[in-house]
Amino acid sequence: MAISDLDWISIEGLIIDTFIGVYDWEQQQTQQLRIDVDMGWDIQAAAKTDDIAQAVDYARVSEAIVAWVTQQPRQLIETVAEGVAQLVLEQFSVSDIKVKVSKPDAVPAADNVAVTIRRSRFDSAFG
Ligand SMILES: Nc1nc2c(c(=O)[nH]1)N=C([C@H](O)[C@@H](O)CO)CN2
Repeated sequence: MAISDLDWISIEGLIIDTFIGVYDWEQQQTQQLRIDVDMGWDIQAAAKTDDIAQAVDYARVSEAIVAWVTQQPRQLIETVAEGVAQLVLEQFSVSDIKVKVSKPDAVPAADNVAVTIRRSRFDSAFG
């Protein structure tokens, strides 16, 4: 299916406090990350059956992301974005994913800093 034909399930503004950053002080105190995820998934079977088993359960995905992000300190928001993408592709069988990881308090003069990636299970090791 072409990416433009996909349906999308989104998790927007998932706030996670975790140890993140390249400086020593950032490994001593947690900071806030905001994660936005768009998952490519054909929703027609779920809509037709009204059955959560046919859907991507956004509550379970959110729990898995929080658990993975808080499981150990990391330095770069790039590492978080790639890890979240691979986790969701591997555990939830979605075909495509877009992940944005924001660190809103990182640069005081900026509203936000973020990385955004798009990955497909067809070009990942888990395909
Ligand atoms: N491309 C990136 N640049 C920077 C990162 C990052 O994760 N990716 N992180 C930092 C520091 O941890 C910064 O957030 C401290 O304010 C600097 N640059």
